[in-house]
Amino acid sequence: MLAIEDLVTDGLHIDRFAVQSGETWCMIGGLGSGIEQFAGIIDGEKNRLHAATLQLPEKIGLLSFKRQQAVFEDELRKDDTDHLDRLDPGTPARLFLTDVDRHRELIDRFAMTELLDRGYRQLSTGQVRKLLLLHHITRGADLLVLEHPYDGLDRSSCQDVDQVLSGLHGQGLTMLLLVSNTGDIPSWCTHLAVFKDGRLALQGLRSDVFPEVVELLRGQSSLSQVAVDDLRQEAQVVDRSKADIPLIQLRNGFAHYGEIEVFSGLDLTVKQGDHTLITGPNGCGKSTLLQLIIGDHPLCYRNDLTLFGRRRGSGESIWDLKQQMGIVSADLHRNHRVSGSALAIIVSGLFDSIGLYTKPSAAQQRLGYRWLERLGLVERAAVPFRQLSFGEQRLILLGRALIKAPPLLILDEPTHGLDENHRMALLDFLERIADEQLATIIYVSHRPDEYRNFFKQRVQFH
Ligand SMILES: Nc1ncnc2c1ncn2[C@@H]1O[C@H](COP(=O)(O)OP(=O)(O)OP(=O)(O)O)[C@@H](O)[C@H]1O
Repeated sequence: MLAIEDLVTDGLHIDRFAVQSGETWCMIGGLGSGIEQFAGIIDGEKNRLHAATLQLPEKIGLLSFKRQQAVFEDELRKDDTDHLDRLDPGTPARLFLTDVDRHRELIDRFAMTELLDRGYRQLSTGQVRKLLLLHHITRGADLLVLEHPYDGLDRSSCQDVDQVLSGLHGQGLTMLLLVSNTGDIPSWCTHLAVFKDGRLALQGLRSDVFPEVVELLRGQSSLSQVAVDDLRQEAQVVDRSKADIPLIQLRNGFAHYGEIEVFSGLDLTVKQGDHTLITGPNGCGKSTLLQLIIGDHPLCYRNDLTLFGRRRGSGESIWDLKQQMGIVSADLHRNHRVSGSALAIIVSGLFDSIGLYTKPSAAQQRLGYRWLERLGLVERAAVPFRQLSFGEQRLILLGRALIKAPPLLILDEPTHGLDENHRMALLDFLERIADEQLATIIYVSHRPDEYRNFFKQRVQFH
């Protein structure tokens, strides 16, 4: 089915790896382990690749971040908004699927039936992930390769996906799951493999190798070493006299898309230090709420919304507001289609631009380097952002949000695509920011192990 021997490429070396028909492999690896290069090989990237044997099956269904970004960019190219009297919603979801009638039950199971006539751009992050997964399953493949299949999905969707994949395994479908969190290893996988330091460090039958897997994946992330003393010096001076003025006050908040209501009657007050966790199922309106707050949603002016003591729509400049917010979201990530280097993207956070269009001062460059150091990515400083792996890009965007040490951090599923070590290091780091009162944090996540005690309030959507 799949055979690799003596493979050498940038950042990955595999002596021997083979998958037999009907096997299901869960392959685990963190940032810089080589797992993303492996996904690239499956995707047909042959750059500077040498292999004694490289046999891949004809029909591969590959769900990867890179492919997902390619779909998004394809949708942008097809955007016809300029010629319509409304926003172009994008390709209807049903056109991504093969033989909808035959797969009704499956589509229903993924709670996607009612979304089939929505355009691609009208879907939430989790809904897009489910659609692309359905795309590959309904199309049929000899080998299904799924990169981080559970990322971005709510708990019940994770269970549904897990049961569906387990069922496909029962029917004899060969699968490779590429994950970076040990908690994402499904119970039904027959085989496990671990990538570490650019090599396939361990592989074998699940029952034989499982205990070694956890041990092998234990690691350190440089993010955890960031000195809070450093940050304290960099943090924007918080005006204590304004401590009682809420950073965010939304009264009777609402959002809708045309006739479709997302939420209404939502009250939210966030004062300094009110670190807020936002949770709820896919498509319930978490990102929409954050878009209202950061000014990326057209209804932000029609809502009774006050930010940093100023009512939205009262002549305030969005740039003054953005200067006080550090933002990471899927939307920001996919819209980073710019040519700048990793360093330039970090530094662009000081200017709130997507890409860097102003020559930074020497001090700003130095600060950018410091953030690269803190993220453990200093060697990647000159690499174009788009050539970094998805997880590295995420870390760079975190650096971009943090570089100006803003009073308000808005993080919408910031750990999407990160491995366990980096996820936990980021949460430790945020916890210290919270303890030291360096910023107020608003955080969206589907992962219960990220619901730390420093969150003072929780907005739970249903
Ligand atoms: N431009 C749009 N037009 C129409 N509907 C939209 C649009 N954008 C989002 N929606 C719908 O609004 C709802 C809320 O979307 P939102 O992205 O806020 O959900 P979410 O809670 O962040 O989901 P996820 O957990 O999947 O990220 C979803 O049902 C989505 O399909």
